[in-house]
Amino acid sequence: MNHFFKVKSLEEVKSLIKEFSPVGSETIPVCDAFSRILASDLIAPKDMPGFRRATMDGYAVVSSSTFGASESSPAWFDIVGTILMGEIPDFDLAPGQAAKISTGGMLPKGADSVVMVEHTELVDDVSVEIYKSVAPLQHVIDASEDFAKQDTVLSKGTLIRPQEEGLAAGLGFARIEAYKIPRVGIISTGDEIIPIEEEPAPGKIRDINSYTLAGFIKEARAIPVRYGIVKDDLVALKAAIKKALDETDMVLLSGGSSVGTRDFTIDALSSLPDTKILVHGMSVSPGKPTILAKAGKKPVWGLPGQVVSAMVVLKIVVIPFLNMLKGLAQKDRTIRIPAKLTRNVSSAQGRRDFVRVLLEKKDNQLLAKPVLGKSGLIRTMIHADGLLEIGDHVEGLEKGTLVDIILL
Ligand SMILES: Nc1nc2c(c(=O)[nH]1)N[C@H]1C(S)=C(S)[C@@H](COP(=O)(O)OP(=O)(O)OC[C@H]3O[C@@H](n4cnc5c(N)ncnc54)[C@H](O)[C@@H]3O)O[C@H]1N2
Ligand code: MOO
Repeated sequence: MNHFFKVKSLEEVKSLIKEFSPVGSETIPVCDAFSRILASDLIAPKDMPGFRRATMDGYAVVSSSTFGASESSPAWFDIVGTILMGEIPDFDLAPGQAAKISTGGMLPKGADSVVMVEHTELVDDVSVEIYKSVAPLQHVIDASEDFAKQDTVLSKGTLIRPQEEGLAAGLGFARIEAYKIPRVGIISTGDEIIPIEEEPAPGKIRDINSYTLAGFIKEARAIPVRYGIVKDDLVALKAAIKKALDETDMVLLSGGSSVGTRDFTIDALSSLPDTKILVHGMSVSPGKPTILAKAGKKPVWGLPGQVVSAMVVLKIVVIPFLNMLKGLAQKDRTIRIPAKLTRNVSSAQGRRDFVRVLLEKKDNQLLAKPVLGKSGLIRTMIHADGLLEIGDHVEGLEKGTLVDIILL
């Protein structure tokens, strides 16, 4: 049965993210936390660093005793001790007294700043001259300056970069709660598609989409699971989708998403139990014949077969859904950089266009050169560094326009 497209805008499709929920969570060692998503808030159990700490080598002092000190009129201080690294000083400091301290050392009680050794001159073993005044807390990190006890230092949904991993480690969290890494099933469809190991007979082509889609899924730090190639056969397609749904958190099909007599994706999905078609057609080019279904609680995508269209739809629409499944609070992490368009580009009203562009630097200016060619030509993606998004109500863009490019 053929169903004609009832196109939805890109925003309407993206708004369907709310139909789905993140995968479950698990406890993992903090050393494996890089690139994972935090599944519960991280609360500081103590102040960080927890003590007043020198950031320069020199002398711990009471800052008010240094006021007015200068090259011509140095202030005189009594040296009352040396602070050992990692030890609590066993003396307090009064105005007019100084203690030798190294970077990272703990200031004694009473001291509120450190004078750099370069701004001092040792008079003898017990006295030092100071040539520069210091302000309160100068050259020190205070006890709760990084984070205070009970602060929410990282919120649920945060992407753990090296700095977040370091913070969790610094606070003593040996294990953290992270969302599981979603598994994404990938199925290529079409009687003309053959495995890459085979020599294509006339009319056949090797499977490209399984590889490009898996690459983008890996780039998004999820796990691709390839289910190979399925012929244009309703029964075989249904079986493959069911298996992928049992074993993964989201399924991607490519090919057969249009309205031709051999396009079975919509029929296969419609006949699955507990499955609702949410999208069949999107006002995006390339990528119009996109399908989104909700099978049980899981998203299933029917991506256009054309190699470029499948990649563009994955990058623009599927990745924000994947980010939600991953538990990421910030679903859209698309990086855009400004560049100047090198030629006029036309676009249809009522449709969101994504134009492949090559980026080139000339006279300190980044130029965006449209890469022309059909959506079945993978070379247009090979030569492209980014995508230029043209709004639904824009008829085209003129040469010289400053545009934002989505990096590929
Ligand atoms: N009457 C209409 N026909 C088409 C429309 C339309 O609006 N009305 N839209 C066109 C657009 S746009 C696209 S894109 C394609 C998408 O169609 P399908 O998703 O059904 O994809 P197929 O027909 O199966 O394949 C299209 C093309 O891509 C090749 N392909 C498929 N899978 C792979 C793969 N894994 N690796 C490499 N290449 C693949 C396939 O051989 C075809 O050449 O529909 C238009 N038609
Ligand atoms: O819009 Mo179709 O998705 O290539 O060319």
